[in-house]
Parts: sequence; C-alpha cells; structure tokens
Amino acid sequence: MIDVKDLVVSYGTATALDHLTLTVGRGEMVALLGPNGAGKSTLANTLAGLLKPTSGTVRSDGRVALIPEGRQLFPDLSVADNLALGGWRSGQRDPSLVYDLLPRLAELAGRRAGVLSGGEQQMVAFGRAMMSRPDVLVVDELSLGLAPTVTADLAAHLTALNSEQGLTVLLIEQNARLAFELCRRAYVLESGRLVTEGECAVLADDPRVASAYLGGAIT
Ligand SMILES: Nc1ncnc2c1ncn2[C@@H]1O[C@H](COP(=O)(O)OP(=O)(O)OP(=O)(O)O)[C@@H](O)[C@H]1O
Repeated sequence: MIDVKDLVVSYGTATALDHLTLTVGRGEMVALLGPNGAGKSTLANTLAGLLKPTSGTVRSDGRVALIPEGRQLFPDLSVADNLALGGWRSGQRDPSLVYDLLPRLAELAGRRAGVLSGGEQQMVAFGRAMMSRPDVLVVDELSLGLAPTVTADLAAHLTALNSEQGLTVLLIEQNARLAFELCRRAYVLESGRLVTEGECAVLADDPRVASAYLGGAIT
C-alpha cells in the first residue's frame, strides 16, 4: 500500500532522508519512531505529496491523507470549514460521515478552531483527514502535547478504523510505548536512515531501542 524505495529527500544541500526503504501493507498499521530531526515529518510530507523526492520512489495505492505535525488548522475558520477543506480534493462536502465517527466534532462544528483545546484540535485534524475518505492515513505525532486520556481516545478511533474498515496507517510517534501498543511492526529512523525495523514485541526487548525510546527495558 505504501512502498518507499531508496528514497532521498534533500532541503538544498542538506539530506533529510538518505536512501530510505520501507513498506506498509494494505490494512497494516505500522509505526515509525525516531528522535527529533530524524526525518519523520519529511517522510510524512513526501508521502502526502507535499515534498518531492530528490531520488528514489514513493508509491501508494489509493488516496493518502495526512494528520500533520502541529495539526495545521486554520484557526480563524470554524471546525465545519476546516473539515470542508479536508474534503475539497475528493469533492466530499458532507461531514456527516466524520460526525458519525467523531460525534464531538458535530458539537464543535460552529466553533473557531483556534479556541479549541489541543485534544479537540487534534480531533479536527483527524476528522479533516478522514473527509478525503483516505485508503492510507499518515499520522505525524498523534500524541504530541496531549493528555494521556485524550491520546487514548484518539488511538481507539484509529485502531477501530484500522481493524474494522481496513484503513492502512503509518503512525509516526515519539511515544514508543503507544506506538508499540497499537502496531505490530515498526521502523526506527535516525539521521535520515533506518537503524532497525521489525516486530514491536522484538524491538521492545532490544536494549538500544528500550534505552533510547522506552526509558529502559519494558517489563
Ligand atoms: N524546510 C526545511 N529546510 C531545511 N531543512 C529542513 C526543513 N525541514 C526540515 N529540515 C531538516 O531536515 C531534517 C529532518 O527534519 P524532520 O522535520 O523531517 O525531522 P523529524 O524527525 O520530523 O523531527 P521532529 O520529531 O523534531 O519533528 C532536520 O535536520 C531538519 O532540520
């Protein structure tokens, strides 16, 4: 569903992704971990078509939607208008599917996005992505700055979409515990290169991964 081969993405002379190869199969939910500056958002933006590869290829079947880092809402527009912008490319005007999925958004529809809490804003970004009826969802930092209960609520929605509707998900996360809970497989990126990949259960027992991302071994 997502097939990235030998991908190089540069900003001028600075290389952010350095010959990256990874795949996410149809209906899979796969995690991508990495420290600040590893190139995670660069990959997300390239998958969403916002950045062009310098070399290598990025292929995906079907429509790709992005929940961008920092949400990137239009703060002066209403929640309903932010959602409508998400449906612009696919011609999807009716937000009722998204309101069925995330009923709180129907209650917030008339509110200005800029006055919402961080969790509510992330829900709007989630709903906006779903307005395009994606086959593949790239989530750039679901949990960033959110309370654990809010993150858990959003994660439950994501898991349901993946397991019940077969949505393919690439979950980019700083919170490795969350990523390992939600995903079976993960890739670890550092300085634009893959340093390890595999089953989350195995990675969690890898001392390098545990000390860098889990604050010590998982018990
Ligand atoms: N617009 C830009 N112009 C120049 N360099 C950039 C630009 N955007 C990102 N970079 C650089 O590319 C590298 C990868 O950045 P990127 O934002 O993809 O990392 P990240 O893993 O998402 O980091 P974070 O977790 O902090 O968001 C970094 O060295 C960053 O400084």
